[in-house]
Amino acid sequence: MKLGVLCSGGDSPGMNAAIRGAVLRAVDVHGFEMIGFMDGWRGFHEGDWIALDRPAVRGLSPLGGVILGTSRVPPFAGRPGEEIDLSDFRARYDAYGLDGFLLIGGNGTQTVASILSDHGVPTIGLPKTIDNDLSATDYTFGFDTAVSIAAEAIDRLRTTGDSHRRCMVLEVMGRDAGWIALHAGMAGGAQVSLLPEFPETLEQVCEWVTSVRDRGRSSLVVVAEGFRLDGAAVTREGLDGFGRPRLGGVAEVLAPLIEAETGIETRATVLGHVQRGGSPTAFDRVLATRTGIAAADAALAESWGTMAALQGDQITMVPLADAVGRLKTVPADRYAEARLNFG
Ligand SMILES: Nc1ncnc2c1ncn2[C@@H]1O[C@H](COP(=O)(O)OP(=O)(O)OP(=O)(O)O)[C@@H](O)[C@H]1O
Ligand SMILES: O=P(O)(O)OC[C@H]1O[C@](O)(CO)[C@@H](O)[C@@H]1O
Ligand SMILES: [Mg+2]
Repeated sequence: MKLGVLCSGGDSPGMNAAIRGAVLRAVDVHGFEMIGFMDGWRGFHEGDWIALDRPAVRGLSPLGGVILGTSRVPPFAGRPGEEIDLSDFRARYDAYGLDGFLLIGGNGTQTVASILSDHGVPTIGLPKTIDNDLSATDYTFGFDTAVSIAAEAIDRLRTTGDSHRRCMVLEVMGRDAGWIALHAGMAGGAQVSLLPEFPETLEQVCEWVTSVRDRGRSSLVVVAEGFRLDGAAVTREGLDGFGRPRLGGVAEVLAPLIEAETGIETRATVLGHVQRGGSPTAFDRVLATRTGIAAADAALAESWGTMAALQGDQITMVPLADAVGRLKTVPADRYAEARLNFG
């Protein structure tokens, strides 16, 4: 069997470990051939690929980023929901002599995996995203690393904020789901965590910040980039590779408003892509490796149209259809649990 692997969407710490896990199992144990396409679908379209064997994946587990590169280049023409013509795609697929795809990516990539699978292209999904917003899986690799980095940032902002009796606002990633803000905020003891799913008013945020000051402390406010202050998300100029508005900058909007409203000196920090960089945590390395192994085993079993999901402590192959179409956002009870201690 010959498998093609590629990464699509933003990178996520653990992608290298997932490729290594898949190669060690598929090539070394099952005797498959594997090739990796460079920069996502660009490599597939342009014939840019490398052979993946044991030497090619040596020492990859602790390595951040991804050796194959990743991109938001579309797999085929046509916007979501439109009728698609896969004839060119199929011709390429056949020319490579592939028997199946392993697609490493988030919600968008798994949607593509599902579409391909529905059109008879044998495909298996490996879920990744630091946002942890994919349905049908408990955690995606990259999330734990991002939370650890964000929690460390909170710890560091806390000491300088306390020294100056300032309110510190930290912006973390999270386009539609606030998992990073929720977990990092809880780990770092933030006084307020603001998530895309649960709009709050400026008045409420300032009430929390003031009550913290009134008991002699300085506030640490974590805000997800997709948080909707008084109903609207803050966007930057331009669009991302998928034509969506680029998010980011809500902390820089929020901080002066808090300062003006409360009279407390306030500073903003946007953590940005630091959250996606560097070596994955041990948890993410293990999750990614097991995801790769499970995907290779699923290819052997020809369980196409499935995704390697973490459910409890087991990696389970679930139908791709269960994973896509609906984001896994933070449920109201998880937010309520944290919100009771805000301020
Ligand atoms: N419904 C769709 N139809 C066709 N192509 C799609 C669809 N959804 C996503 N894609 C393609 O897949 C790429 C990857 O999707 P996306 O940019 O959402 O990343 P992702 O896999 O969700 O990872 P991230 O966590 O970074 O968002 C898109 O840039 C686009 O080219
Ligand atoms: O790398 P880019 O294109 O700036 O993407 C940033 C986006 O990717 C993610 O990290 C993962 O989806 C989001 O949290 C964020 O909005
Ligand atoms: Mg996406």
